[in-house]
Amino acid sequence: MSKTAVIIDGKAVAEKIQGQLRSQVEELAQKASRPPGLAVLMVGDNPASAAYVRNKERSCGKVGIASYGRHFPEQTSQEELMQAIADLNEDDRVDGILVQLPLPKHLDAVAAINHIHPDKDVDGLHPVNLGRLMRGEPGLCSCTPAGVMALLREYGIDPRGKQATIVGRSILVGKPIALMLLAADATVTMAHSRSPDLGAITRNADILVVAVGRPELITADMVKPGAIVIDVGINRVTDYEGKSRLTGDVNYDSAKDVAGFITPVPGGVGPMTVTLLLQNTVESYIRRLGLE
Ligand SMILES: NC(=O)C1=CN([C@@H]2O[C@H](COP(=O)(O)OP(=O)(O)OC[C@H]3O[C@@H](n4cnc5c(N)ncnc54)[C@H](OP(=O)(O)O)[C@@H]3O)[C@@H](O)[C@H]2O)C=CC1
Ligand SMILES: Nc1nc(=O)c2c([nH]1)NC[C@@H]1CN(c3ccc(C(=O)N[C@@H](CCC(=O)O)C(=O)O)cc3)C=[N+]21
Repeated sequence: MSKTAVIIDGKAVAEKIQGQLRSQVEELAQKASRPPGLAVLMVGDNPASAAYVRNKERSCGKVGIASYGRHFPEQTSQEELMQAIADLNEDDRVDGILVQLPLPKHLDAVAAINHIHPDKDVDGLHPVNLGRLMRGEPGLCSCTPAGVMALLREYGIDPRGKQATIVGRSILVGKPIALMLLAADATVTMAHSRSPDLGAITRNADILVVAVGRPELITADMVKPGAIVIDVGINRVTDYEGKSRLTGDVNYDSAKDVAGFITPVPGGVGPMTVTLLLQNTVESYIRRLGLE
């Protein structure tokens, strides 16, 4: 008889942290001249991005963060985008700036991110913040990786001494998660599209983090019994009835009977990403207004 994994309820943890942020913001508002402010810049009409941006703005409203988002048409030039970032860098009401990725092909995302003031870079993607993460210095951390660490902490999972394997090596997710798990004393392995025999690598993992973007790439036979499985992937797929649904990078239905802990999609890592964005914005607000 197989035992089912503990389901890591990211939605519940996210709601709990958002509740705490809301009280914190309410309290701080009494000694501050203004609420915290976040600006999400979106270019073009990618429907998935539009949905995330709406979700972020709704969550801001719930915790008392003001939104100064701007939506640009697809044909926006690099100069216009850079000018908008420069304006937000100077805008005292704004504590956090995020450029929603991916940008349309004609735009240079790296140049845009590098233009954000590091102290307002609530996505943690500016080279200064990535450098701080690398060196173990305090700074703004990328939201999804920080959200994964917060989930592990909430479930009493200490990475120390554990074998942690991350599949995917992007700057947004895979690499910063590896650095955070390393800082938490895990033994870290990274796999990617050039790793032969992925299953042999993932089967060693006590903590398996998957951030690839391939629906159900990881099957039950690739999971070590009792492992902690964190599925970062979000893929929109159409099932055999023609209905659209979200699925992760892990075959959840089979992996849950092998794993010790597992995150569902939706309701796992996604809600934590948004929550850590709000947390980073509040942190930046506190630092910028000297409210500590
Ligand atoms: N839950 C959340 O909050 C978030 C979810 N996401 C989701 O996470 C997923 C990953 O996002 P992101 O990191 O930005 O994606 P990227 O496309 O930037 O990176 C994907 C990584 O997966 C690797 N890869 C691709 N195919 C394979 C394969 N067959 N086997 C092993 N590795 C492979 C790539 O390897 P290589 O480097 O060799 O090309 C690359 O390192 C997506 O589904 C995205 O939607 C992203 C951000 C937040
Ligand atoms: N600069 C930048 N920073 C990002 O952090 C960033 C980005 N660009 N581009 C796209 C990815 C993706 N991403 C998600 C955010 C929230 C959910 C989320 O809330 N998901 C919910 C539900 C989603 C739904 O139902 O549609 C869930 O998984 O339960 C998912 C994915 C942030 N990203």
